[in-house]
Amino acid sequence: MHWVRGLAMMGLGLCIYFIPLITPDDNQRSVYVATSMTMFALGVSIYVNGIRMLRGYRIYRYRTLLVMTTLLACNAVMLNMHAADKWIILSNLLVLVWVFSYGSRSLTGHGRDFVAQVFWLCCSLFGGISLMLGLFAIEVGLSDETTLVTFIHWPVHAYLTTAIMLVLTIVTSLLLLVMNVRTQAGLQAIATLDGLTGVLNRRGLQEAANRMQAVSQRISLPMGMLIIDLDYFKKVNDVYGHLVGDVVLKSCAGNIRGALRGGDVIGRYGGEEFCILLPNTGEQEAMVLAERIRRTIEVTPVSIAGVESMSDDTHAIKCTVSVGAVSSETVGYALDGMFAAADQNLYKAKQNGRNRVASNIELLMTQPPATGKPVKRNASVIA
Ligand SMILES: Nc1nc2c(ncn2[C@@H]2O[C@H](COP(=O)(O)OP(=O)(O)OP(=O)(O)O)[C@@H](O)[C@H]2O)c(=O)[nH]1
Repeated sequence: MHWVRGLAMMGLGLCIYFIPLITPDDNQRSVYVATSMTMFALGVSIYVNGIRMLRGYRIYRYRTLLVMTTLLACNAVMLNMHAADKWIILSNLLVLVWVFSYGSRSLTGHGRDFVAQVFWLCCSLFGGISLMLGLFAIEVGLSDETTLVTFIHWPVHAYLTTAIMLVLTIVTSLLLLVMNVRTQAGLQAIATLDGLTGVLNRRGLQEAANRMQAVSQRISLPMGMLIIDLDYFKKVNDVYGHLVGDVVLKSCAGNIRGALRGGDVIGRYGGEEFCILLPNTGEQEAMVLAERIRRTIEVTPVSIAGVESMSDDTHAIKCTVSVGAVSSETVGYALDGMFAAADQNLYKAKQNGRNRVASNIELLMTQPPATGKPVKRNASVIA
């Protein structure tokens, strides 16, 4: 935890800064001030590097080394030469301006997300401090006084620095909290969402099904389930390629999602199969919803105009789906039984010609082909 070490180092520097206030020995003041500022600069460098580490940026090792060498060499020479206190303060302030300004520049976040905004806050803070220090350095440089006796604002400086450290601590903690929450959410999403379509993956679906089943059974409400399978999807892949196949899958997932009600859950059950969980839904209602989805997919050709590798005269692909519907009313609440029954009904819909819905209570024939024969090929090109 570099940022904590950095803050601790700044705190130590601050304590040393306070010593001349309580010591009667005026001669040692310049030594305390030089030491305090050196430690403060080191603290800021470590803090900045700590934040950079958290953000996954490269660490500034050599810059930190350069800052420290400059400060130490500068202070050693001046203290040895018994230079006027004013010049010791001036040189230290200038190095602090440098440290704070490079800190502000290096903390700049990429992008416009919340974490980046917090980084911008840090940057503004550091920028403000370096401006304040710069003005103070000019004041010290222009003053006629040569000793630290006139350095009467010490308590004010000390309180100001304490306030700065507090703000830095709060900002960093906030940042860590946000990053932690985001990491957790990101990991959860990776574990339960399907990368291609954005709907739940098999694991997420199983978890959602377990929850819905438990609640439905406890309050004795029916639970419905649909398994939707794209018809002749292999042909889409064979004719247009997997890239187009992926676009079709994504688009169909979006269309199905659009046809659902609030509270319904969609997940990818297999390659080109989706499963829908329907709370408080009996089999008749599940059939109505399944028919709505079937119709939506049928009348919404998937646009592939922008897909690379497609010729300009191919604009869209028509798709159809077969749906197996089931509800706890007919097969009970056991999830394995529901999945198996929905699968069986899907098989029934496929056997009966595809592009249709089947359930345990009836087989809903939708738009049988004019010839009466099963649909052979559903992936057609609209030029
Ligand atoms: N592009 C793409 N294809 C996939 C993906 N997952 C599975 N598939 C393909 O989906 C096809 C499924 O083919 P089949 O199981 O024969 O089913 P079908 O051609 O749709 O035929 P029916 O279901 O009987 O109507 C296979 O060619 C798989 O390679 C995927 O993520 N992307």
